[in-house]
Amino acid sequence: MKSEKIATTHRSPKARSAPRSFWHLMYQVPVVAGASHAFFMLLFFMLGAPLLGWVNLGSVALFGLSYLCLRLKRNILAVGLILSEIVVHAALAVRFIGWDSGFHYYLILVAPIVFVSRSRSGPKLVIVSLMLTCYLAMDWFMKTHGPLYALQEQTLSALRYVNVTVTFLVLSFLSGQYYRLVTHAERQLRALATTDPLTHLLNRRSWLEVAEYEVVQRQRHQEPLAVVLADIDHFKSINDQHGHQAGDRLLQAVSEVLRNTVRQQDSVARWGGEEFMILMPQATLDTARTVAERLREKVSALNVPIEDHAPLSVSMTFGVALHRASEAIEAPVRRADAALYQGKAKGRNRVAIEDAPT
Ligand SMILES: Nc1nc2c(ncn2[C@@H]2O[C@H](COP(=O)(O)OP(=O)(O)OP(=O)(O)O)[C@@H](O)[C@H]2O)c(=O)[nH]1
Repeated sequence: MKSEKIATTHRSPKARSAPRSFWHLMYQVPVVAGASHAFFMLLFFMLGAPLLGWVNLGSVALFGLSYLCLRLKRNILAVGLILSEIVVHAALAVRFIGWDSGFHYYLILVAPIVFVSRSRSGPKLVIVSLMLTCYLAMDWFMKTHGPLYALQEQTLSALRYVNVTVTFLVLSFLSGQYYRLVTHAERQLRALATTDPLTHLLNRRSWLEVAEYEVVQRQRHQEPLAVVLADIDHFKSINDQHGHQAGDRLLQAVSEVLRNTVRQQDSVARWGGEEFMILMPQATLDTARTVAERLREKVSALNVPIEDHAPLSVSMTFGVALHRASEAIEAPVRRADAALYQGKAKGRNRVAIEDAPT
């Protein structure tokens, strides 16, 4: 339901926290990998293979170093360290205890990490091809050379299961984080495309989309639909006297009043500079007039603090119109605009209703 999705955006729902960029995602690689190697270090010391324990201690140190590089924004160095660790560790582990230990699976993890990064596709292809070459070379080498340490078959199987499990877990974790990164960026883009950046209200285009949808719905259910166009009075002189920043602050304060006073199903948009449009599904002309009157009072009661001056007050003029059967949304918008014009002409700070149909 396109319009329902858009309609909720002006209430700016809280987004779940998400990694803000690829490099935030990258911070997690040395943490997860370092923790896995710490686990293996303990395991090998306990299994009586201290050499492999030391190898893993070296890995923990390398991942610690790469984390530090990431924090210091030495990103290329960090990635170089991470890739070297993966290759050297896999090669040493496979050479020491054999192909069946499953340590070569970690080379496969490089492909998603490299391809998610923002670097050019040339270097990505080179790195992944190198990893594939290392993988195949290790496989070929171990077919003709036995492991340096012969572990018991049961221990070897247990290690392989652990390695396969860790590989799956790391892949799932990275994919999940990447998914969150992309959906977070998508949400931000959608918000940018549908809302006004200053007030976070809907923009004109997305209000029209919602309104067109509501026209169809209300006609189908034969329910009323009102539109209210509101304009801040003498806004130009506020800008001229107190500056654009004070004007912006005022626009935000007025937007907050509008947003917080209408019902959940109503849609408020910033229509233009100091003009706002409200769509009120299931509202008759009388209801819309009452709501507009309430909005007018609340806006008049505003005291907006600004720098080096007493708080600012403003008033607003409102034009109200009702959608009539089989007309496009532009028609009541035009009548609300005409009513607003009349309200301004009659002295502002009032709610003006469209002319009755002839
Ligand atoms: N601060 C600020 N001012 C804006 C923005 N958009 C438009 N304006 C200003 O809004 C003012 C609108 O002025 P007018 O159209 O003359 O309207 P008004 O002064 O409110 O007069 P009436 O509507 O007749 O009461 C102009 O000075 C615009 O520069 C904005 O985003 N921020």
